[in-house]
Amino acid sequence: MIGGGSTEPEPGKDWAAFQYEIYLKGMTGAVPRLPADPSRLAEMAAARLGPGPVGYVAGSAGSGSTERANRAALDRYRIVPRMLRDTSRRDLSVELLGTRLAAPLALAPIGVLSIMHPDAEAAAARAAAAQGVPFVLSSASSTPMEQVAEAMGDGERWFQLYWGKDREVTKSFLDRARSSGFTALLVTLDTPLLAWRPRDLDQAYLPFLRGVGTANYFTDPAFQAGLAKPVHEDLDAAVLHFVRMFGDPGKTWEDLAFLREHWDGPIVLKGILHPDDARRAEAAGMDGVVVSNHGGRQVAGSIGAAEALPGVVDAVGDRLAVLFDSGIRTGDDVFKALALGARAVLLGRPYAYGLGLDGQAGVEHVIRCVLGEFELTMALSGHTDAARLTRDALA
Ligand SMILES: Cc1cc2nc3c(=O)[nH]c(=O)nc-3n(C[C@H](O)[C@H](O)[C@H](O)COP(=O)(O)O)c2cc1C
Ligand SMILES: O=C(O)C(=O)c1ccccc1
Repeated sequence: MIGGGSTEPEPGKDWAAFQYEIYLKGMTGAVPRLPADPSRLAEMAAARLGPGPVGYVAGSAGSGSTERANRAALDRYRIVPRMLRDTSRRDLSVELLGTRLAAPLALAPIGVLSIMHPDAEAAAARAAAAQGVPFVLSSASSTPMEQVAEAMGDGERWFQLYWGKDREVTKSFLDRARSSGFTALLVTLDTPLLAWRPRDLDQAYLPFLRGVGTANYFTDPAFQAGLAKPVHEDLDAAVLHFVRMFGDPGKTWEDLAFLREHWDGPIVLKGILHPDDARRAEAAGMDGVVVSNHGGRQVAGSIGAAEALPGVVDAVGDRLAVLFDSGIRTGDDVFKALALGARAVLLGRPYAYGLGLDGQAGVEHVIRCVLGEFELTMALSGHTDAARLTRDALA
């Protein structure tokens, strides 16, 4: 492959070869269906998809200050490229939560994906499996977890838990997730309540009030047990029950013992921004944390996620898996997060746009763009091993 490294088998996949695939296809007149630039991808999604769905995905909390802080925090760090270090062989794989990942990336849990594309989570999950990256399925998916698992074959899958008020529903979700082959549990702590989101308020647009994103709940025996009538006989009552039990602002650190007791695989707390909270996660027997502010969708005026990353890594990074999301758009963003000590990153909105514009193929395109650029960023700045990036690589 031209510029893609040696002709001997590479350790892992040759992500960087994607650029030449695009150029070579172009020689036969084929123009890529989707842009490689994440801003253009977002613009194209905004132009093609309806205002409600686009506002929901693109929007964030308050005036958008946290979303801007996420970008500013990543932009503030700069890569200092080093030369003549033999980068002909690159290894993007990382060890994480007891498995080896082909690349330091997973698809973030995004609920209600059917507002983007009718094939929704199944298409996104298939894309992840095809590219060899884990898919994190949201509790609030539009497709029941069993169906998504089936669509993925043996692709690596993690389950994101919205930890609601009903213990029986939580236990049932954990049982179902385990039997469907989900190996790790990500527990999202930053969304016990839905935040103030002006863009959705101004359109009065909230997908789950229309019964979108409730599939795991509506198919759940423990959830159904709390209803007077079957879901299909009284949809409004089912939605109301969902809204009432979905979040629980009353939870405290002590409650984690319940999850530890009912899930024997790795548990990762998503939404950690303070080093002391990371230490508490460790004390509670957790296996990892995701440094994240939910893509700026929860607390407006919050610290940019990348500002919080070094402190959390210093606190627990040698004992817990530290993952990162919020603002990752490009390969150099992935590089910076890893150099700051994250073991891997979660990709959010960009894959939702890829899905909305071109289904499974669109998601695969987005994954390949980010990882292609990441591999080139590593090589061009003098690094060969994704697992060994350190802060020295940054100014
Ligand atoms: C439309 C949308 C829905 C989301 N739904 C969930 C969810 O169900 N569970 C969850 O833990 N995080 C959810 N998130 C947050 C993402 O997992 C992730 O933290 C965030 O998108 C990362 O920021 P980024 O989009 O700027 O990359 C959602 C984000 C978006 C944009
Ligand atoms: O919109 C979100 O950010 C989110 O996390 C969510 C919450 C409930 C249902 C679907 C998505």
